[in-house]
Amino acid sequence: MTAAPGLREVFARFRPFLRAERGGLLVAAALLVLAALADTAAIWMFMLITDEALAAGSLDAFWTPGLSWLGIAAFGAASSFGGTYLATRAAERFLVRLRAHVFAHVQRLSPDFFARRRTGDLVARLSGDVEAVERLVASGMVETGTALFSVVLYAGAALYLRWDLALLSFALAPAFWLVARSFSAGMRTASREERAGNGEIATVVAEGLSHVELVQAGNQQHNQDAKLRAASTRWFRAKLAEARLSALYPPLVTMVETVCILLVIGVGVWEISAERITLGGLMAFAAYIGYLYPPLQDLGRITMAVTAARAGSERLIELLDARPAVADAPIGTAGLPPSRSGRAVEFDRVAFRYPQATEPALRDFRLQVRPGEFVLITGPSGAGKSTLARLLLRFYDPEAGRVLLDGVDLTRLPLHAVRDQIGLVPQEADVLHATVADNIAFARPEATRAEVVAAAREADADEFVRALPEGYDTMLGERGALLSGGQRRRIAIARAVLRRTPVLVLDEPTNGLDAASKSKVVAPLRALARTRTTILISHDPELAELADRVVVLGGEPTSRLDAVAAWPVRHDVPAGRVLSGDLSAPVPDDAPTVRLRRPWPAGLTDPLHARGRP
Ligand SMILES: Nc1ncnc2c1ncn2[C@@H]1O[C@H](COP(=O)(O)OP(=O)(O)OP(=O)(O)O)[C@@H](O)[C@H]1O
Repeated sequence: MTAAPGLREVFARFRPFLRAERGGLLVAAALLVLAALADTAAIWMFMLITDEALAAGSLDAFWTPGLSWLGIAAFGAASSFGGTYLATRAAERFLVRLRAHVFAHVQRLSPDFFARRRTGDLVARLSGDVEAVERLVASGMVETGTALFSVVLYAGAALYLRWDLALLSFALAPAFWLVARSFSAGMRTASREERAGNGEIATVVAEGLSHVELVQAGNQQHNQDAKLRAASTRWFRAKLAEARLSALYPPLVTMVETVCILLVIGVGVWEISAERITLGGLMAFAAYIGYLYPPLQDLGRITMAVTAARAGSERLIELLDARPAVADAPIGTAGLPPSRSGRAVEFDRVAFRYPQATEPALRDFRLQVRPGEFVLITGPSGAGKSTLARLLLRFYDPEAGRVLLDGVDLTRLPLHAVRDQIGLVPQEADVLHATVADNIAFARPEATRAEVVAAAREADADEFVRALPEGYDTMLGERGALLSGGQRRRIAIARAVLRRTPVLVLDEPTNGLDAASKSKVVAPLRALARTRTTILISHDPELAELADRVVVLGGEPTSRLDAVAAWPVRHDVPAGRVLSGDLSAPVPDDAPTVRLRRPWPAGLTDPLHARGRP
């Protein structure tokens, strides 16, 4: 593990989130200072009452300092309340702002980042670690400032009363510092462990809950229990280490404190006998020294809290340092003019390798899809079909080459404009814990009920949705437990339809469905494809009849050629033209060519003809 960031780095990193709270924090600090001043004045009144009223037995001498004390106490209480409230408000607002920022940042990272992370750990970072940073940067700062001021104030008052006695008691002050210092290294290790253990627990729980069927079907409950026990044991040990240090610290400090007070009283008794100090003076002096210890203790405790918080900020900074795989175009960059009939999609000599992958997923890939065309992309598993969809949505940028929409390089368009153009039905049809209507309207929450129903009709989902207990208002569980696989896909298609994007990308929409469910998913695609460019990724040869063109994406040349040769013959493709996605490779003489349902679009190079084939 890398060294925890220095305090300076942590503050520099998170100070911007505090900027808006500066006013509130300053007022809070001023009020807390006033509260400390009121305490100092109250002790002074106590001294006056002791010496002038108590020692002299004079009731007359009691009223003025007595009433002043009451006024000062009320003022101090109000200041303390206001200061604490404002400081807490500022700290919590900082927390809300920071969490929103981290979440927004994480949401912009590429899917690859999440493929390598554990959701539970990310959740822990967004909750516990954000709070740890708040304790360090916001409340920690106010507490430190107030504690420091109180120390100076009470020490000043003690010095003013009797400088020699005060210096004697201060001689023991470094002992507090030594105690705090000796604890902080142990605290740092324990806190790191505790934060990591916390992330591990969240991970095990999140994974267990989201894969409950897998766990139960494989009888793996005991293994999951064991994982949680192991994570909990790690966390428990770290927490105990933290608790030991936290519990040992106050008694040690109390011991140092007791030695100090006894020293003061011992010397004080001698001073009184020599009439160099009054009883009231000695009691006030002892009170100042007594008041000095809590803020000193606070400072020690804050040192430990700061150490603990650094472990959290380390994990948060790591998260914030992760960069999105794609950079958005500058603000103000124009999008594309509206389109009614779909957009042209082009992959121009695209090469792409996933971060940290050794082999490229695509090499010199070329494909032109004209507006309104329906292209089926097929090919062996791992050939890079889904990668095409990810590049088109700009989850990643190609290493070489360009992806274009209506001839415009995606990198020259604002990211949101690119994604506004493309409706994606992913392989795993996500269903959210929400009503059917909200699930369909996820990407267009402002859609009216009529629009939602119309989209569901187009996706052939309306009938089964109406049959659900509460129709469109039926709550779906997070994983859509109420729905069959085919129904989930149709909800996902309705979601894409509702967006009315000029390009629709469907990734394996019929995967794992039986013939009846499949026909239900396929039926709406025919109509949908009429008004937009449709890219259908599938292993399913039956879908070929829907398409204007079939593109076979190959891995190695042999498998590509095998696929090109075998696929249409074996599956008796009724229409469309089979060609290789990798157009730079030579096209074999015996590559099957089938009749196009529509003539080859004017203005587009027919790659087979371009290579001199009939
Ligand atoms: N996040 C990733 N990191 C590294 N490599 C990846 C990642 N995602 C995919 N790959 C690799 O990239 C290649 C292409 O993957 P892709 O998902 O595009 O294949 P596919 O043709 O859609 O396969 P399938 O038909 O099985 O869905 C594969 O070799 C895969 O292992």
